[in-house]
Amino acid sequence: MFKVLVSDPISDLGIQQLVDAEDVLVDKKPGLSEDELVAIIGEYDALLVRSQTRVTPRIMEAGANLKVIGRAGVGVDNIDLPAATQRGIIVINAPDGNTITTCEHTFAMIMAVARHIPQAYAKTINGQWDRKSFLGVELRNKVLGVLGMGRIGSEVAKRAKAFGMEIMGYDPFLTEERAEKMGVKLSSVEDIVRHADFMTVHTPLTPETRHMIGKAQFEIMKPGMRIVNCARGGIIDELALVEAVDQNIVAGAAFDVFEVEPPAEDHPFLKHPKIIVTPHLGASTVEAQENVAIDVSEQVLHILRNEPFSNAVNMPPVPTEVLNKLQPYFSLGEKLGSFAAQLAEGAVEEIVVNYSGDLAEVDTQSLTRYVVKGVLSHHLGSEQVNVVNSMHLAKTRDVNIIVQKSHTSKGFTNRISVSLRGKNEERLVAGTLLNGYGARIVQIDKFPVDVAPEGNLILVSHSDKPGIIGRVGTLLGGNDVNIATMQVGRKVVGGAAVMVLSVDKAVPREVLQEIAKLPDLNNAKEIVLY
Ligand SMILES: NC(=O)C1=CN([C@@H]2O[C@H](COP(=O)(O)OP(=O)(O)OC[C@H]3O[C@@H](n4cnc5c(N)ncnc54)[C@H](O)[C@@H]3O)[C@@H](O)[C@H]2O)C=CC1
Ligand SMILES: O=C(O)CCC(=O)C(=O)O
Repeated sequence: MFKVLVSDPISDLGIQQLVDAEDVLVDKKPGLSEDELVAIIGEYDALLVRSQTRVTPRIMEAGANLKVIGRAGVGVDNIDLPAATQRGIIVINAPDGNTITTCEHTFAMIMAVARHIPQAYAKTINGQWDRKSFLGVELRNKVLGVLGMGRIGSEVAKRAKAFGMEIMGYDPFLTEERAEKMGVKLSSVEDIVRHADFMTVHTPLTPETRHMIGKAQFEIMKPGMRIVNCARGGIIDELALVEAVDQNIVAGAAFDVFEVEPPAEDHPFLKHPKIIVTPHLGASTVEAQENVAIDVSEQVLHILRNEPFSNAVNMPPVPTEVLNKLQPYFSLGEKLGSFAAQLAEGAVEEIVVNYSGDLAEVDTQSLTRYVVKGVLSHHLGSEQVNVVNSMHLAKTRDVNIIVQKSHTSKGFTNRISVSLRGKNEERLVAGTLLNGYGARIVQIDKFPVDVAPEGNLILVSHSDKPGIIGRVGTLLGGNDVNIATMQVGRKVVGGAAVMVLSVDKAVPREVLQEIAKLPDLNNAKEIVLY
């Protein structure tokens, strides 16, 4: 008999199939503290949570029988994924069940902020018949900027069209063809900030999306913008937003999520007359809660019964014989994917992975999953993408994956190259495992290099002229950035070249911008590899 613990309020109807299963016993105990969970988790095979329970390494350590943690929802930021992976506990989520509900909440927020509904309601029930203070705006003919055109963002765009809005969309995986099909104008973040009347964010919170709308964006923002965040707190810089509202750059904002939840009593949003809030209600409908509970219960049953399952967000076990051959390459493959994703500027349409030398003889399917994981994680967030779902996620985003094998490996015993093709560019990174030296990056675009793929790297494209290395070094030194190693790659003397510097800490954006402005330099980019 399998024992399942449900530790958050999860729809009864949604978990009915678990309750009805003859080989499963379900205990519902919402609201337990970490200590209480640690005390009882040892007897359970599965744990079902929503977003309240924080599933910590302590809980997993105590969960000696725990095989699966099911999250009835999308974001798994309340579950310690590395700890689960380390313990071989499968974590699954329900990515589709609350899409429409969250999209509809976003629309409720857009309408509420356009027409001041919460503020007007508060005054009216206080006995004030105030018809002057709440002049709103129509949605018709307004421009809506959607940052993050995944499941929820795409549904928001669809509905906005019905309101007669024009839609500008940005997503690293949004190609011109897909945008055109959806009737969305493919735009950059800057275009949206400068031209939209309303803006809504639907990305995960990743190092890249954290504060993607901050002081710099508010400075160039179209005055009168209205902003909605029903995704994750922290995508929009909260303090910079308050400043922008007070300076009349932003006419109103609606937030369902906060950088810290619940927000502190003195959080500046809470008493601000132009900012409306809800307590993370995006997914809170009867239908969504049923859907996510049904989806997650179904997969938990499959996992407990050792049947094929879907929606795993962490690492599955890899068969030993495959593991032995390929394990040394997994980390290199993922880093090459991540490096290439950080190099590419536009939407990625195709990932071409070429295995050569020793690797041409091996079944590299599981390795390709790591490469694709590396590419996608950069944009989708490492907590959402894993080797189980990376190929599927690529497919749902129309990213084509081509695997090639060749026996010639440019002098290396093994070589992996990853090319990312988009509409107007192709970027390539290649690497190898050198016996006794570990992983190395051996080619960036057309340039041969020899770089360890780890930590903070700066990639500088420049002309091969005297003095450049010195100028870059002086600038970094002046900004207290220590250079650990440096490599220059060029094809011909005096031609185009790349310089790869590994540095001891993250480089501030302003410093990269200063480097890019140096004479004979074309571009400077930070690449971070963990
Ligand atoms: N308020 C709530 O209760 C709920 C919040 N959410 C949150 O909403 C967000 C979106 O969820 P889904 O649409 O289901 O996820 P999704 O994974 O389908 O879409 C996210 C999209 O963001 C894009 N993205 C990543 N980095 C980006 C960047 N720098 N700029 C622009 N786009 C970027 C990705 O390419 C992807 O297409 C997630 O953070 C999720 O946790 C989801 C459900 C309920
Ligand atoms: O369970 C909830 O209400 C939170 C939903 C959410 O934020 C998600 O699914 O990412």
